[in-house]
Amino acid sequence: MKPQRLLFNYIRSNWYLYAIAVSFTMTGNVIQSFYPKVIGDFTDQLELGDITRTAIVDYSLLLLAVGLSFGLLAGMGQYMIMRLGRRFEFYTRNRLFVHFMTLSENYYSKHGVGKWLSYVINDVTAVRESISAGINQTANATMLIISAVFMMLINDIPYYLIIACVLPLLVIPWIVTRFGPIIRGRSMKVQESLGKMTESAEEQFGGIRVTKKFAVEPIMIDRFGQTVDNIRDNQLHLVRVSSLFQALIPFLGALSFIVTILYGGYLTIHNTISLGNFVALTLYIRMMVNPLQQIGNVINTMQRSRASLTRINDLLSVESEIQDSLEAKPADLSHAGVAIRHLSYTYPGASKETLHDIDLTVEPGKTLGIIGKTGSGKTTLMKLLLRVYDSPEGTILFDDRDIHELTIESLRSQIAYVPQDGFLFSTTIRDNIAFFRRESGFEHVEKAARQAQIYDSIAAFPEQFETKLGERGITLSGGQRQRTSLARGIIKNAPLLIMDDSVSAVDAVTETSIVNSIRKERKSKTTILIAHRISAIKHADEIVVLNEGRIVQRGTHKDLLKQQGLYAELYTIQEEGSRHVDHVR
Ligand SMILES: Nc1ncnc2c1ncn2[C@@H]1O[C@H](COP(=O)(O)OP(=O)(O)OP(=O)(O)O)[C@@H](O)[C@H]1O
Repeated sequence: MKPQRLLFNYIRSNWYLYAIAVSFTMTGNVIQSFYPKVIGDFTDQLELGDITRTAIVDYSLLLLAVGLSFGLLAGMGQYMIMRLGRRFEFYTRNRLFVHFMTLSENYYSKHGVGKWLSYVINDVTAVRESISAGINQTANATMLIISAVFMMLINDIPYYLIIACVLPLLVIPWIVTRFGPIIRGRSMKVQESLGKMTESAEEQFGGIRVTKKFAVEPIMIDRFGQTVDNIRDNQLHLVRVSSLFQALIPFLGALSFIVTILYGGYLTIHNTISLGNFVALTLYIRMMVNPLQQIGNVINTMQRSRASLTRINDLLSVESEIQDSLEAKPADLSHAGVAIRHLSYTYPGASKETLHDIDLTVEPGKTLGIIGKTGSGKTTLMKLLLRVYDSPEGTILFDDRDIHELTIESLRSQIAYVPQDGFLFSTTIRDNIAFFRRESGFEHVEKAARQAQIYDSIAAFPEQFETKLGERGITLSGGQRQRTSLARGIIKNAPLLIMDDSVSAVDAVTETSIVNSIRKERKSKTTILIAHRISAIKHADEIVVLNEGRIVQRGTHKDLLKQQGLYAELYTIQEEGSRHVDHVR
């Protein structure tokens, strides 16, 4: 795992923009620190009684100039920093999304998706807020404090008076270090519970149809409610401690102010400092309370976002287990056969072997049929062919080249895999079919739809191929969904087509015409057909029967019928089933 330093790298590559922004903010604050001095001088002149109308206008103009310059410079600084923060957010979300694409299926099946959504949404925003507010307010506050102290010193306010007045404020760093870790721990819990809620919401919406059919809404509401309660509890814990923290800082500001009035007032009465200096001192102390509170806020949000940043960096450090080897070369599978040699496979973390000593060959241009009971390892074998999971070296060969010697992109782009429950995107039917090659001509889309026997259904929709699916779109039946997904695989016209139980939801007549049309179209191309129904695979050049991860029978349909075994048993059951159906009809 390569540690990531996302924020550090971002700030480093934009350091000059940050430097310009910070210098704007700081200059603005230096100018702002003249404001108490102007009022102080005005008070002294007022006390001496030599104030004139012109002097009043001059002082007013001076204050206007201070206000305008501060507003302009600090505003520019803030704008630049906010803009940089938004760019960070945009850049990080994009980077996270690109990274999600590289992670393996195994990673998603272990960790779910909701958590990542939460990272993309909540964590990135938390970090953006903290860098924007953090840099802006820190620059504001530090410069204002330094300028204020400097101005007090050069204006003959005694250093001991300044120390006495500022002393209560110096407790702030101590408070911050006491509260920081507590706030960080609690905010991490809040983010985690937000992640769990997103995960739960995603799952519940995904399964809303099942929930409704089983009428278990109250159970689901309760289950979701628990995640929301968890957020509330964690947030209350956080709010309690951060409110106390927020309240302590203004309290210390008020203490400072009391000392200023008492001690400063005493020194003014005894003429140690002028009335103007006393007024300036109170204004400077007042001026310092806000920045100190801002520093507190910044540290608070920084603590909170540190947890988020750590999580994002950790996520970006995760590398996919499935990667191209350094020697990998693009594959050309157009005339390649597939050879599987003594392949045994156990899923990562699983205790039991899923496939055991699989040995088979698919000659180029031939069709292999695979049949077997549910859970016998058929899909697993296909996932290994696609390198969704990694097989042991030397067990899967394409044209005598080990699968690990081929680049993943070239391998997957030359295999069309059609699963049983192909996911359809919320876009048009045309886009779903032309998924692999968006620029495919309409005639190819139509042809694929015809081959998948879905053309007529699509043509019956008012908007035909432009019909939108999913949200705010039309809902397809299970069989229509399956055939649309099949058309998506067919249009790829790949050297190897894998149909993993992909006609299970269509009737036997349609299934036969789909299989026949695919046989005709793919005469010279390799096809692997996986099915539970013998009718779907009986024409294959070779059929293997899988049982509990082992090949228990192999041969042509005719050969297998002659043997006593699972195949003949399945055939009898399925034949009897169809005869029974015919009889009932
Ligand atoms: N990601 C995984 N991690 C661990 N075990 C898995 C994983 N995926 C599948 N399995 C297990 O591997 C075995 C074979 O599953 P597989 O999906 O390959 O069977 P199948 O023959 O395709 O079944 P079906 O006909 O029901 O689709 C099952 O026992 C399943 O629980």
